[in-house]
Amino acid sequence: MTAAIALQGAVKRFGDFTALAGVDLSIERGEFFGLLGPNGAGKTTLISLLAGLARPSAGSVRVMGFDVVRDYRQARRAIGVVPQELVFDPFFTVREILRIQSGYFGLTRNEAWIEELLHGLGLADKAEANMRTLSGGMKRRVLVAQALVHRPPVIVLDEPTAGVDVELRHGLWQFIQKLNDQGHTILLTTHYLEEAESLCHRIAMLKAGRIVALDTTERLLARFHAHELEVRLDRPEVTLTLGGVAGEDGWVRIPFERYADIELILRRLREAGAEVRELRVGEPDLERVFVEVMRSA
Ligand SMILES: Nc1ncnc2c1ncn2[C@@H]1O[C@H](COP(=O)(O)OP(=O)(O)OP(=O)(O)O)[C@@H](O)[C@H]1O
Repeated sequence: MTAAIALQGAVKRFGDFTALAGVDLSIERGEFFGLLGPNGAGKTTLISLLAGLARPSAGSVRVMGFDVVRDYRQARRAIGVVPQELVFDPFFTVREILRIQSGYFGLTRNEAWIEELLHGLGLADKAEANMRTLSGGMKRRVLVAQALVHRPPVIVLDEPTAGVDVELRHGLWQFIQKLNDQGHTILLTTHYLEEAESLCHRIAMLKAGRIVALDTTERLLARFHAHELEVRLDRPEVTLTLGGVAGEDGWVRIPFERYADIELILRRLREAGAEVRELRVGEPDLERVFVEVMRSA
């Protein structure tokens, strides 16, 4: 089956500057995929290529098999992008915005789906409100509804939860998760790594326009010593020989790969004459993996 998203040698240059330096990436239909990277890594540039807002300088970019340049219209219909920035015409109501957006796609009888979007995103009682009267979080919900108005099989969310409160985030993820369960492919960029960790099955990490890690979330967590044994000792200095890092909080963190290694670490501490005062196991954490990947790439 054709991939939902396929980039081959995708390059994007702005003058002398290379924002994407040859990206190969294939995202299957139905995946919940995370695209991570520090500021300026090229995430938004990659999304702009997918959405047909910018043209690749070299290589190819396809959405549901449609080339974003050659088959622009079909590719555009196959994707819904929730942009990072909140830009609206302030004089329209929420419902008008969604009707106008439907019109762009030639959809004249879209009321039932618009109604479902309004309800699903908690916007029903704001349907007739002017955009300028909505809070930032509410505006963001409208952006999501707008991206979904033509029921695209591929949904791209560019930092959708920046500046959004916990309750709304929760509701938004429930809604997106439901769409994913129904078969929609989701591509998410976020700086909230715990969000990516809990939602995304597979993750790509971008640095300076290149993919520097690409794997299932599970394998990324397992690969980079993501576990840590955290101990408080009477003599913290002894753990340094075990690769421990002393934090300012008095805890020393010792990385390990398998739970069976804990026994070995404790034996070494005992042999070194250090007494364990407190102990806890740090769970695998995507943030640590991210820092490690970015440092070594
Ligand atoms: N139109 C443009 N002209 C020149 N440079 C650009 C343009 N668009 C993006 N860039 C540059 O390309 C690089 C990648 O930007 P991009 O917005 O894709 O990063 P990002 O990974 O989305 O970052 P963030 O996490 O901050 O959103 C940046 O250095 C940016 O300054």
